[in-house]
This record gives sequence, C-alpha cells and structure tokens, in this order.
Amino acid sequence: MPAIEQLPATNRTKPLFSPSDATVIFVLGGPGAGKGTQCANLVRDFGFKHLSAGDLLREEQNRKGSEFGDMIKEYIRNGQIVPMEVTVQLLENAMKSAMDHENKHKFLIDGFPRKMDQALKFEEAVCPSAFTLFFDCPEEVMQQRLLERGKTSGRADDNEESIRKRFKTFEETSMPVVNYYKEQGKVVWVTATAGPDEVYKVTKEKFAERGIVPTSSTTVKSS
Ligand SMILES: Nc1ncnc2c1ncn2[C@@H]1O[C@H](COP(=O)(O)OP(=O)(O)O)[C@@H](O)[C@H]1O
Ligand SMILES: O=c1ccn([C@@H]2O[C@H](COP(=O)(O)OP(=O)(O)O)[C@@H](O)[C@H]2O)c(=O)[nH]1
Ligand SMILES: [Mg+2]
Repeated sequence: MPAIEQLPATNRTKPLFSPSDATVIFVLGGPGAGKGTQCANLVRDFGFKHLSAGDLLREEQNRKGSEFGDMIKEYIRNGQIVPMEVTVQLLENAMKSAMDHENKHKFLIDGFPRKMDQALKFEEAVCPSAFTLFFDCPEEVMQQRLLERGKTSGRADDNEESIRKRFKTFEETSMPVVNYYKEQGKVVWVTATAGPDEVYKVTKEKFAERGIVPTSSTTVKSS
C-alpha cells in the first residue's frame, strides 16, 4: 500500500459505493461479546460477506513488505485503534474484491467502526451504512470468554493486561460510536450474555423485524 497520506480513501470526499451498490451492516460489541461467532452464523444463513477489521489488520501486519506491520502490531497489543486511514483502505480493498470476484454485495463489517473518525470517514469515502448490529455483554462475561479464547487463539491481545486496555478503549472510544448511531435510530441492539444459539435466535428475530430473512431457506436443492 502507498504511504498513509496517499491512500485513495483518505483523499476521497464522496462515497465510492452507494447503498444500492452495497449493503453495509456494522457489527459492534465489546471484545469477546461474540461478534465473530454471530457473523459466522449470519454468513451461513443470509449470504453476507464477512469482513473483520481486526482480521484484515492482522493479515496486513503479517504481509511481507507491509510498511504498516510494526505499527499495527503495537496498536493491537495495546488495545488501541490503528489510525483510521489504514483500516478504511483495507476494508475498501476487501469490499471491492468481494464485489468483483465473488459477486457479493452484502457486508457484515465486524469490529468497525470503533472510533468516531473511522465511522465518519468510512461513510464519507467508502459507503453509507444500513445500520449497526450491537452485541451488549457485561465485562466479566467478555473477560471470561477472552481468557478462554486466549488458550488457543494465539492472539497477542488475549491476555489480562491487553484485555484491560481493550475494555477501556471500548468504553471510552467505541461506545460513543454506538450511541451516535443509536441516536439516529440505526442500532439493532442484542443482549449477548446467553449462549451462542440463544443470541443468534434473538439476532434473527430482530433481522426479521427489519425484513431481513435467511436466504438458505429458499435455496432449491439440486437432486
Ligand atoms: N454467546 C456466547 N456464549 C459463550 N461463549 C461465546 C459466545 N459467543 C462467543 N463465545 C466464545 O467467546 C469467545 C469470543 O467470541 P468471538 O466471537 O471471537 O467474539 P468477538 O469477535 O466479539 O471478540 C470465543 O472463544 C467464542 O467461542
Ligand atoms: O477498526 C479497527 C478494528 C480493530 N482494531 C484493532 O484490532 C484489535 C482486535 O480487533 P478484533 O475486532 O479482532 O477484536 P475482537 O473484538 O473481535 O476481540 C483491536 O483491539 C484494535 O487494536 C483497530 O485498530 N481498528
Ligand atoms: Mg472478533
């Protein structure tokens, strides 16, 4: 990728895609709330393309020759938000690729936007969002889940110290984004304390209220 100030999305002031080109649903929730888990369910049943901002950043961090690798690594370990230019560009690139090569136009953008500047920049330069799906979960529950995940995830931020920092960033920096969209009536709010199946059941009910129904149930099976 070019230098940060030369990234195409950084310098664009009209969205590349309109809501008729692409449906964008932001998926937010504290670390360990179950965003990734529920996105996998929604992908299976609704045909969404799942784009995890965290996964894209980790991929870029590990890409040979990336000029942003070291920076990303430090931000993630400290539970801080990587400068928005990088994340917005990675998301734009991934959306373009899914539209061009997989004919996918409905996106779950997981773990983004986590800061107001990202929310505003993405909607200004890439695509306006349809709504935000928010998973609400108490910290003690999220911490338990993350420590459990940390046993096998290999993630540099699934340890007690990083988790503490991520919770702080979530409260101070990411909750304002959720509240910003909530004030606009654009948040689907799901309590995520119960097990994955129950949380998914509620999510599907709330999607149905918005007229969003599974695609797999209408798929005609070939014999
Ligand atoms: N509703 C749930 N109840 C219990 N454990 C869950 C639930 N949802 C997810 N998990 C587990 O908690 C951990 C964090 O879930 P994940 O989907 O990765 O969350 P996030 O992407 O929000 O950080 C994973 O190990 C996952 O298997
Ligand atoms: O828009 C984003 C999304 C993620 N991150 C970084 O990536 C980390 C991991 O994000 P991910 O969504 O993978 O974590 P999760 O919430 O799923 O545990 C975060 O703590 C941030 O440091 C970021 O900087 N910007
Ligand atoms: Mg995740």
